[in-house]
Amino acid sequence: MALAGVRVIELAGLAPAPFCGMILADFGARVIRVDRTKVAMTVDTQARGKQSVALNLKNPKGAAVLKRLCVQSDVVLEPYRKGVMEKMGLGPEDLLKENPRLIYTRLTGYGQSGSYAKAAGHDINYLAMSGLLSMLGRSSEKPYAPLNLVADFAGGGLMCAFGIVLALLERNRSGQGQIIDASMVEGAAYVGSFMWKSRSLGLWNRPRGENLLDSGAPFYDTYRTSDGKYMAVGAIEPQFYQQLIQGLGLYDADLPAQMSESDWPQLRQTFTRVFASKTQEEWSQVFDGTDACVTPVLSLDEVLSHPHNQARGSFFKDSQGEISPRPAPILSHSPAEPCHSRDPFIGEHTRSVLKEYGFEQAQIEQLLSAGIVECNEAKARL
Ligand SMILES: C[C@H](CCC[C@@H](C)[C@H]1CC[C@H]2[C@@H]3[C@H](O)C[C@@H]4C[C@H](O)CC[C@]4(C)[C@H]3C[C@H](O)[C@]12C)C(=O)SCCNC(=O)CCNC(=O)[C@H](O)C(C)(C)COP(=O)(O)OP(=O)(O)OC[C@H]1O[C@@H](n2cnc3c(N)ncnc32)[C@H](O)[C@@H]1OP(=O)(O)O
Repeated sequence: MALAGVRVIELAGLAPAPFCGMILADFGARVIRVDRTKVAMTVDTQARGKQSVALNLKNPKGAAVLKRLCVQSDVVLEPYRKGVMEKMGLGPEDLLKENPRLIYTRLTGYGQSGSYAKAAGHDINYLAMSGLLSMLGRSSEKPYAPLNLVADFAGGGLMCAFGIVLALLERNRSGQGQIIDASMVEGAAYVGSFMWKSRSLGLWNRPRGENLLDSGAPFYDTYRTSDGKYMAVGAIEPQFYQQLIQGLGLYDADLPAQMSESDWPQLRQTFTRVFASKTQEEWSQVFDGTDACVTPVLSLDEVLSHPHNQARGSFFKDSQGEISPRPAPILSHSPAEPCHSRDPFIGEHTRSVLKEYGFEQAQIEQLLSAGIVECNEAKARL
């Protein structure tokens, strides 16, 4: 796999850093998640392919253990508020001094500088600060965040993984590690570059929810079917729009012009009425094999059995029966191989990882009996 041989130490976080770690693991990196001690259950749902070491970083001996792990690793990924790592003597200066090849990755909401750097926040706050949230929502309604997809995952975890891969590439040339300051505000904004750069086209001249791509246009929206499901319509270009009209059994001559914005509400009413006359399955049969850009809105449980997804193996069931998306994109020579076994228990690999990183048996026992590290091998065997 592309990242085989890359060793990553991921400090346990909420959502974006775990996703970043999972991407790296899916593509072959060895990812060791450092969990807190005295915690029974992890909230990391993005733990695929990782190992877990439970370590009390508040104890200087615990911090020393982490330092030792980082000396022998390529990447450390930390998701804490600015200053937390420095307080424990684990800031970039401390770690890069010991391992100048280390890629020290800081994934935060607001970045390492600026007046918000130390403030708590979540996806919705970062999205708001990026400018993008102001554009998301239906006409005459308040802004809506699309789950926590944009800042946490696209602008956060994914962008951070991209930064790590870039830093690894650069290290091949320079031999040097570096610090990555990944801000979710900036990552989200960057993902949304199109919004800024397409303003000159007039794409966003109308109020929120009344533009071409924000559910303003009736030919770029979802419609309820007679069985309470939905179809997604994205028929923008005239030749595709014609196929939509044809599939709906409508006649162009009876309808207003596609791009007549003042007629969009009336056109939407017509589409709404027609879509409500058949089931999702029936509409899929009408539109499958056409270029009308009409697809069923599938639930998370339905994606696995859709023939297209099935043909490509786009989703898979792991050993626990859980459906997940296959890692993307597909690399022809070195595709990702997502781990199919269950996620690690907290501290399941403490003993084995410490041994592998050169700790003597007696040292490990001392750390265990002092409660600086915890091991949950027994739970894993049950
Ligand atoms: C919208 C998303 C978040 C969604 C996540 C949800 C899915 C989950 C959130 C809460 C979960 C529920 C909850 O836990 C209760 C139940 C628990 C049960 O087990 C399961 C069910 C639950 C209902 C559970 C269900 C779900 O899992 C949840 C609902 C996001 O937007 S995530 C993005 C958040 N933002 C960032 O990541 C930006 C960067 N980080 C920060 O700004 C801050 O970390 C943050 C997130 C604001 C948190 O601030 P906090 O004050 O808590 O922490 P920090 O200031 O960063 O300091 C960390 C302290 O922890 C110490 N520490 C760390 N590791 C160790 C260690 N190994 N040993 C010892 N100590 C450690 C560190 O020293 C810091 O200590 P100090 O504060 O003393 O300096």
